[in-house]
Amino acid sequence: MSNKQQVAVLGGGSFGTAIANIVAANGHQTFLWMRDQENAARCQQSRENERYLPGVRLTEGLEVTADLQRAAAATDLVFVSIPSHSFRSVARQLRPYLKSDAMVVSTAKGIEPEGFTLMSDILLQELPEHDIGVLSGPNFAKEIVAMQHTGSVIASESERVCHAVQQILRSETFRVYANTDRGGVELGGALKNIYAIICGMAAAMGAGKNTQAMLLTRSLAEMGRFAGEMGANPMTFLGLAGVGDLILTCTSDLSRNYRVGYQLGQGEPLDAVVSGLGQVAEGVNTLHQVKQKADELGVYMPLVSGLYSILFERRAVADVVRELMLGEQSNDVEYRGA
Ligand SMILES: NC(=O)C1=CN([C@@H]2O[C@H](COP(=O)(O)OP(=O)(O)OC[C@H]3O[C@@H](n4cnc5c(N)ncnc54)[C@H](OP(=O)(O)O)[C@@H]3O)[C@@H](O)[C@H]2O)C=CC1
Ligand SMILES: O=C(CO)COP(=O)(O)O
Repeated sequence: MSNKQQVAVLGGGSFGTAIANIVAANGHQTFLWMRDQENAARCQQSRENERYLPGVRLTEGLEVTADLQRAAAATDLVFVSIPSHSFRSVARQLRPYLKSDAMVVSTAKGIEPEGFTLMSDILLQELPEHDIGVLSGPNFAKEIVAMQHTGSVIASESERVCHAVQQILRSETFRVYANTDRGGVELGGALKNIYAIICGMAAAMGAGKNTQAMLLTRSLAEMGRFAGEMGANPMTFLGLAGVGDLILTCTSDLSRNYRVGYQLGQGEPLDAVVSGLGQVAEGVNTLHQVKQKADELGVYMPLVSGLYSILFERRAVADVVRELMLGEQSNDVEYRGA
């Protein structure tokens, strides 16, 4: 692989813009594709993505375009930063333009409802001849562009993908670790959004640090249990894409999912909270999908069930909390390693 690559980032939201800015700052020829021609022209001209990352200057050399063919045609690596609800349709649009050895990496943290499909599995289905991967970790877009020191994970069975992503993104403020457990890394990123809603809700209701610590720890246990049933390596949850992203998202109001929970905890109705956000919060849909899958597989997920019953079955928070606290006594650590 030569030093300088051609890279496309699909999705002009906050995360796509942040990733494109890093890649361009590393001197790679970089395209940021967004669907709306007018927005693309405005961003390209003003050198700012005013709607999603206001006040952040786009790196010189980064080309913003609404022309997918132009963005993708000669590209070595494509990052797909499209929310899960539209991920497949964009992957499908991309297919005719990719050169045969192009690699494709998802950065989305959600699950497609049909068949409980992970984004990287959508890539395998839609782009079967390409090497694929997943980028995930404790990575607020706003902090990345503010040059906060950040760690992330590239997960792929392909060494070529891991190596390329590590080389293309590495900088003094952005460090990428590799993992072969693609499913585990991807589930970590999707599942933590559910627990961020719970933690935001608890914070709004005055929860103290004891409660926060218990919630975080039991969330991690629940995530690992579910992911283990899905074939992931529970040890992945001790890494950046597991406990790392869980801590980040569950403790900060920079998280949209945490903010959704916080507003719910203040008594606002779910529909109003979600429509007022103006950005994607994947956790609400993920909750539906994980609850259904956990029921199907018989996985014990009391926090997921509790949140689901509050949001969709109109159960009172106090009743759910009481039930969780007085439930059958159980053990602290259930996973004891290989
Ligand atoms: N923001 C963050 O800090 C992080 C986000 N992520 C994940 O990255 C993914 C993207 O999130 P993020 O960038 O924050 O989302 P945003 O809500 O900031 O932006 C979503 C972007 O996707 C575009 N989009 C939506 N549907 C389509 C479509 N059908 N075709 C083309 N473009 C479309 C929107 O375009 P338009 O404006 O035209 O509607 C918008 O540019 C999510 O899964 C999220 O969980 C991961 C790590 C960190
Ligand atoms: O995934 C994220 C940080 O790692 C962003 O979280 P939100 O989608 O909740 O804002």
